[in-house]
Amino acid sequence: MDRTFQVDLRGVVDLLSHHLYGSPRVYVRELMQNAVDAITARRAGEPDAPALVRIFPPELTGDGTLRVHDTGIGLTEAQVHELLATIGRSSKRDELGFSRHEFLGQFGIGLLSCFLVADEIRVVTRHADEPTVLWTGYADGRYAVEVAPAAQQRPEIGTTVTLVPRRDADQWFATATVTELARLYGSLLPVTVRVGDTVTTTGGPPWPTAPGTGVDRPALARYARQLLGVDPFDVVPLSVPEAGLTGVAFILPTPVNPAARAGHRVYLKRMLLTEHADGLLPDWAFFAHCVIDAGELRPTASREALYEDALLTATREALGEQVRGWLVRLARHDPRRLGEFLQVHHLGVKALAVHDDEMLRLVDRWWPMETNVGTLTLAEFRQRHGVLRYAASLDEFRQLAAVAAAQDLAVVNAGYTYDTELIERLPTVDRSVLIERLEPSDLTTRFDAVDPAVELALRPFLAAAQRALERLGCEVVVRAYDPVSLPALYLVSRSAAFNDQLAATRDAADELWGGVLDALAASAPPDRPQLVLNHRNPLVRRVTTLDDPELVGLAVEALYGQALLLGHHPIRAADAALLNSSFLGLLGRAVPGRE
Ligand SMILES: Nc1ncnc2c1ncn2[C@@H]1O[C@H](COP(=O)(O)OP(=O)(O)OP(=O)(O)O)[C@@H](O)[C@H]1O
Repeated sequence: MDRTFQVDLRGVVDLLSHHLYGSPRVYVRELMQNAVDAITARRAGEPDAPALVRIFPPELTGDGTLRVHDTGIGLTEAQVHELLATIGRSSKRDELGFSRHEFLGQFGIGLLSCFLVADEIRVVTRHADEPTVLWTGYADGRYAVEVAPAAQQRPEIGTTVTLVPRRDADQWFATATVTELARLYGSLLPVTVRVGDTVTTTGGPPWPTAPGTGVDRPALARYARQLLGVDPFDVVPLSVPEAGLTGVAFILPTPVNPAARAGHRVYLKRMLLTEHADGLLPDWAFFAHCVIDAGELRPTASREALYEDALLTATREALGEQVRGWLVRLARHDPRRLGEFLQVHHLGVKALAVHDDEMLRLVDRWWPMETNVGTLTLAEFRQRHGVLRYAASLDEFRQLAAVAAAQDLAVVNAGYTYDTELIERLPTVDRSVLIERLEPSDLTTRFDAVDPAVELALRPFLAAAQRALERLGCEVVVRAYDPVSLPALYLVSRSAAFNDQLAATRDAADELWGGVLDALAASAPPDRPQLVLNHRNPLVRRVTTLDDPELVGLAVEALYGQALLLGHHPIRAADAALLNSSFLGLLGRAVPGRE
């Protein structure tokens, strides 16, 4: 024998309140939704029927209950038995069980949400010329149906739902709360909703909802200010007909963290679904905040998020294209504005460009980079200088920018966050891009050697200078280069920097590791940092002609110290001691007199 499932309503209500709905406040939404659906159903056959929902919280009814009146289609006695008494039964599905897209409801559980805040629900309903039917449901699962006696017949078609609040749920029934919730969920509904005398609907979305309608930018800017508290950088109208979607993307005027998405405001058939929808736009569009209304996207059963299906995926792509289109138009028609946009969002755009080719192209073409030949985009730099030569750290750039420029060597400062990664990724999206990391020691190959006769004459000086710096592991060379004002450059190739680090680690390591590191050091090329003295600099020339070996030593040490400081190189203990002794030595020489 077939049997029918028994349902324990208390268990179901507990399930709804603790696991489905985020808050009991959704009861206001579900009541408005049923009222609007009933009006929609009535107006399908009776287009001029009144369309009004009136809500009276306990402070206005005066009898402790909340009442919602609608001018909708109402229910017959048979429908009351079938629809109100069966969990999961809905009049809003077609014969095949699919939700009918003119209605907001679809699951047949919405009314149950009222039990989150009420012990008892009463429905008084009249369909067409049928008698008025009274239905009363209790949170423990009992219900009663009766045809109203003659004295209680409803004069008008429609339904009144009455909630008897649970004792601990009073806060959800305060007039101010109900008004606020009616506004929050239902302000865009196509049917007028009133809480007492206060109209909570605004007559529809402030963005264009029909093709060809103009965008009222000032109105949208006002709307954004209300919503986000700021004037948007720009407003992008959105439309995806397949999803019955219209809306607007506000381009945010201040930087946002792409990883911490605030979410979008989504309405389904003009009823608020959520203020925090995730995944409506592709990740790269983090700088846009959307407000949309969609007729065809599906909610999850809690009606607090979008259901992830093929239509949502296609919608996300279409919306992404529209935001991308805005960026492209901006680049084409208003590069100055695009520049302003990037000034605000460059960190986020760059963070995404590390993975997203489209964003990388945007940065390449539009983001102004610091170079030693002025501010240029990477694309402009390549056009003018061919190879994209870059310094990978701020210190390296500062150290070498002026000297490189004097050698006609253009260099990009890729020392800021993400810049090196982005430059190194460029050849993967465009094979024609050539990149080259500037190796400090490459510069010496560009410096002129001094005249052989001068070189010969410099030998004794060089020997003395080398003696002064030998213990610091530095090699002294003399070259002629610009700028003339620069007396000396301290250049460390990357392998020399590696050797330095190795030596420091070797000193701190124990026997076993020491041996391993020694072997590594032996395999590394004997590459030493160089102090490159500039023979074009008048002071250096004078130093090279000094006869006094002690003064030569002091001068070379001072030039070494100054070059270290200028290039922002790390100062080791030995360097600090040397800086100190050379300074005091020179001072001693400079200040005449006896003790
Ligand atoms: N105010 C109303 N006027 C007319 N019929 C109503 C009213 N409220 C509820 N009903 C009927 O009761 C049924 C069940 O309502 P309920 O809110 O539980 O589910 P639903 O609206 O169909 O779907 P959902 O769970 O998605 O809200 C509805 O399908 C509708 O036929």
